[in-house]
Amino acid sequence: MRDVTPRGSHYIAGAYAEDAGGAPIDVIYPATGETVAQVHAATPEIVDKALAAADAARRDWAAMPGVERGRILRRAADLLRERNRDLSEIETIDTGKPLQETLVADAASAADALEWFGGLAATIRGEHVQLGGDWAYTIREPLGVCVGIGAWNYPTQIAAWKAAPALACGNTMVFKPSEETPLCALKLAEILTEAGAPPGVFNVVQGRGEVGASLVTDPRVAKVSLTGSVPTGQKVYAAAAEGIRHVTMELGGKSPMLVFADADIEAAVGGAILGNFYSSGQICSNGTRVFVQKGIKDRFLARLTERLQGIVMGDPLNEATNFGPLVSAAQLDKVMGYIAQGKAEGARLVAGGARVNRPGWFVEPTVFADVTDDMTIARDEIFGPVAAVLDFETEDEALARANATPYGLSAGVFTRDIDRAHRVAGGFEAGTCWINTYNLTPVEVGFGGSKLSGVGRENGLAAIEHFSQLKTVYVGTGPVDAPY
Ligand SMILES: NC(=O)c1ccc[n+]([C@@H]2O[C@H](COP(=O)([O-])OP(=O)(O)OC[C@H]3O[C@@H](n4cnc5c(N)ncnc54)[C@H](O)[C@@H]3O)[C@@H](O)[C@H]2O)c1
Repeated sequence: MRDVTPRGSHYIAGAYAEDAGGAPIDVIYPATGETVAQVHAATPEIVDKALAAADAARRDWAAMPGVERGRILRRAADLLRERNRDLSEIETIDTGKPLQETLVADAASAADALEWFGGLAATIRGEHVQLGGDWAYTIREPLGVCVGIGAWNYPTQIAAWKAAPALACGNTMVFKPSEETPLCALKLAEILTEAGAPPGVFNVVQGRGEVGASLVTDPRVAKVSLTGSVPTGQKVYAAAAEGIRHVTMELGGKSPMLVFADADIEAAVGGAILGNFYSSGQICSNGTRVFVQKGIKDRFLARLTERLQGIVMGDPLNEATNFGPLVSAAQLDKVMGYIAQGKAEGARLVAGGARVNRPGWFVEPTVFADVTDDMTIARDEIFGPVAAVLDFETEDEALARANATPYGLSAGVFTRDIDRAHRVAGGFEAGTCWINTYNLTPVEVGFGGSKLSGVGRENGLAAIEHFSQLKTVYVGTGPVDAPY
C-alpha cells in the first residue's frame, strides 16, 4: 500500500505543524485492520497556534473582495478535480469506503462545494431600504473565526462543505477531523494554500473529543459547525451557548422511506439500496426504516434480496469492489450488537446478519422484515448496513409512524401518485425529503435536519446565512427630533 503518512499532524498558517507531545492516534485501514500511519492529537499549544493563525488572518481575508476570495476557492476546486484519484485513494484508506464510491462522491463533492460557493462569494450583499427621506442599508458580514468539527464517514466532503461557505463569506476556520479519519482534511488545507488562500485562512488540528471541546469554548471563536452524533451535538451546542456562539449542527437520524403499492418497485428497491448499503450504511441521512405498503411486501423483499447478490465485497482499493468494511472495530461491535438485538426482539432476518470471515471490519448487508415500531432496530441510529422493513396499510398511518421519532434529518417517498408524493413530502417532519429517489445531496440545495437531527443548513444559499450576520445601518438625513 502507498505511504499516506502526512508531513505533519496539523496544518497551521499555511504549513504542516507537529507536536510529538500530543497523544498518538493510529490511522487504521479498515479493510485489513493494519495501522498505516500515525498522527498526534493537538496539544493546547497547537490549538492555540491554530486559533491565533485563524484570528490573525480573518480581517484581511474578510476585507478581500468577494470576487478574489471566490477565485481562490474555484482554483482549489480545480486542483481537487485534477487530483481526484490520489485524493480518493487517501479517502478510501482513511475510511474503508470503496474506491468506486470515493472516486465520485468525495473530492468531487468537495470540488462542487468550493466551485459553487466560490462563484457565490462575489454576490454576497445587503440591501438598500428607502425610509422616506432617510434610508437604511444592510451589510452581510462574516462572523470571524469558525470552528468545524467532522465525523468520519465523509471526511473530505464534510471539511469542504464547511470550509467553502465559511471562506466564501470571509470567515477563517479551524477544522478538527474525526480521530478515525485524520488524513483528508490535511489535503484540503494543502490545496487551499496552493490555490492562494493566505496563511491561517483554513487550519486543521487533530484530536479526539477533548480537543474539539477546547476549540468550542475559546473566546476567539464566533461559530461552531459540527457534523456528528446527537449526544455530541447536545454537548457542543450547550458549550457554544455559553458564549452565544452561532452553531450549525448536522447530526444523526433514523429516517423513513415510504414505498407505496403504486411505486415503481425497481426504483424503490434502488432507493433502499442507496439509502441503506452505500458506504456500508454509514450515512447520516439513510432511510433505514423502510415502510412498505401491504400488497407489495413480498415482491419488494424478493427483489431487494435478489439485487443484494450484486454486491462485490473485497479490497476497497480494487475498483471492482462496491461494498467495503465499517470504519472501525468499535463500529463493527456496535452494528453486530444491533443485529443481535433485532434477532432477539423477533424481527425476521431475510438477508445477511453476520460478520464476514475475512480481515477488517466487514458486515454483510443485512435486511430485517416484519419489524415493528417499538423494536430497537427501528428506533436507534445503527450507522451500518442494516435495513429494517416495516409494513403499513394507509397513507395517514405511514406518515404518522414515519414522524414518530425524535430525529428529523431526512425522509423519502416512492409513489406514482403525484398528489400523494407532494402531500407526503409536505407532511414529513424532516429537513431533506426525496420523491422517487434517495440520498441525493447536490450543493445547490440546503441540507440539514429538524428536531434532534440538527439546526442550521449546509449547502445552498441557506449556508450563506449560517456563516454570516447582518449589520443594519440607518442613515438620518434631517434634523434629529429629540423630545427635550
Ligand atoms: N447530518 C449530517 O450531515 C451528518 C453527516 C455525517 C455523519 N453524521 C452523524 O455523525 C455520527 C457518526 O459520526 P461520529 O461517530 O464521528 O460522531 P461523534 O459524535 O462521535 O463525533 C463527531 C466529532 O465530534 C468530536 N467530538 C466528540 N465529543 C466532542 C465534544 N465534547 N466537543 C467537541 N467535539 C467533540 C469527535 O472527535 C468527532 O470529530 C452519526 O450520528 C451520523 O448520523 C451526520
